[in-house]
Amino acid sequence: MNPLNVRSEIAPLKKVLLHRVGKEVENLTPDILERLLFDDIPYLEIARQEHDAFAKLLTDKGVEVVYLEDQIAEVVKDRAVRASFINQFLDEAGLFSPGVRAAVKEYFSSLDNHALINTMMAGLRKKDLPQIADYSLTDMLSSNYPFILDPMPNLYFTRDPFATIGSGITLNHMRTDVRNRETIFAEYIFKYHPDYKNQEIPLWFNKSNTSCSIEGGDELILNKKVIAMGISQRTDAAAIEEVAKKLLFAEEETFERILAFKIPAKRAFMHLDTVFTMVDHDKFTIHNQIEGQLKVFSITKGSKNNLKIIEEENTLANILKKYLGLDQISLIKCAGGDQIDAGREQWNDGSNTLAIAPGEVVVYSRNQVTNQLLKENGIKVHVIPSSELSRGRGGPRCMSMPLIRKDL
Ligand SMILES: NC(=O)NCCC[C@H](N)C(=O)O
Repeated sequence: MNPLNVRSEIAPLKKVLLHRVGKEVENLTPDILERLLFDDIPYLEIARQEHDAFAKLLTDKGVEVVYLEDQIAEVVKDRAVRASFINQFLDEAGLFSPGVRAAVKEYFSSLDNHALINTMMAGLRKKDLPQIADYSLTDMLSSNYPFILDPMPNLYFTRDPFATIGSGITLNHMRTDVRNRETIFAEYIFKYHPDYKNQEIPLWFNKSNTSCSIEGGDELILNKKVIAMGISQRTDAAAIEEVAKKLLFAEEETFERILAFKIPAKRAFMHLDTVFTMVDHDKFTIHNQIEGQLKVFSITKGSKNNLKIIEEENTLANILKKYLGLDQISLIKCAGGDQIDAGREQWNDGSNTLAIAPGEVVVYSRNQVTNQLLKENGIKVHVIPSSELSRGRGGPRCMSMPLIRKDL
């Protein structure tokens, strides 16, 4: 069986990748919050309880939950792979000072595989390696910055560093250096994990060959033929063209069209899935502030190896009806479009739902106005606690990467 299969946003979810929030969030301080893309510091103990509730809900619904940290710990059991993984990780962390690098490697060699991965994710404080000052004058004079390796607090948003499309993935180049190291985990898992290593997973986008950016929150699979992608604060139009050139021409794939949605490039709307998700065959959540400003481009195969790109001159509802073959669709506005409630609930990911089956979604408890509206629209709503997880600015869709969904 194919180890990856995602051809829908809403088809019954079978297998999903999560990361249980870890010590990385305890390495956040006010000085580095903004650069690390957080707006506040989650309380780890509660964040973990909330995350465990999310995972339990999924397993209770029959979804196989696998954890990023376990998958990569399995990969680094091979000593040669472990060594090359550590080298690439340190390169991408910009750790080139020979003395410090040697000390970090020595420290890493004393850790078992799970401890190694947890440390890489959590970040390494200077005071964890007191002997470093002995190595060189440069190292001794380095700044007061407290970390040798920055924490990676965004890892629990497994949606973004790679994204499953069909039986392949986009291995993403993230907009910020802060999140770019996250993609190394996916790179090694799909190359070396026993579930994937003999499978030749197609890469619809490869971060190594390009400088343009794309993040998984901008990749939505509307059905087996149509994909929606956000041109956003995080994803470049050029990256979408790169995906289109591979995916639409792949003989073994079903996809025929990419609808590129140009959304405003601002933090609150960082990815398309913060303002628009699919909740049923004919129902979507939307934040009303994007509707008026939205431009939609349709990308299909053109002649020879070229793409055909046209700007759609219609409302979003009509564009979706046309390409999804529907007579009617509902756009369910975040908090009904009320200026204050919608502003607050979109900020806390009210539009960011994870569908686990058609018409059945996981949402954050705090977005009560939107959740009520979803119910009134006939959607089955599974609520998870959300006081701490939401401080990272991502919701249930951002916190999950589907690996297998049933075909509809
Ligand atoms: N798909 C998503 O919208 N993911 C949420 C990512 C939040 C994270 N703090 C970030 O700014 O990248």
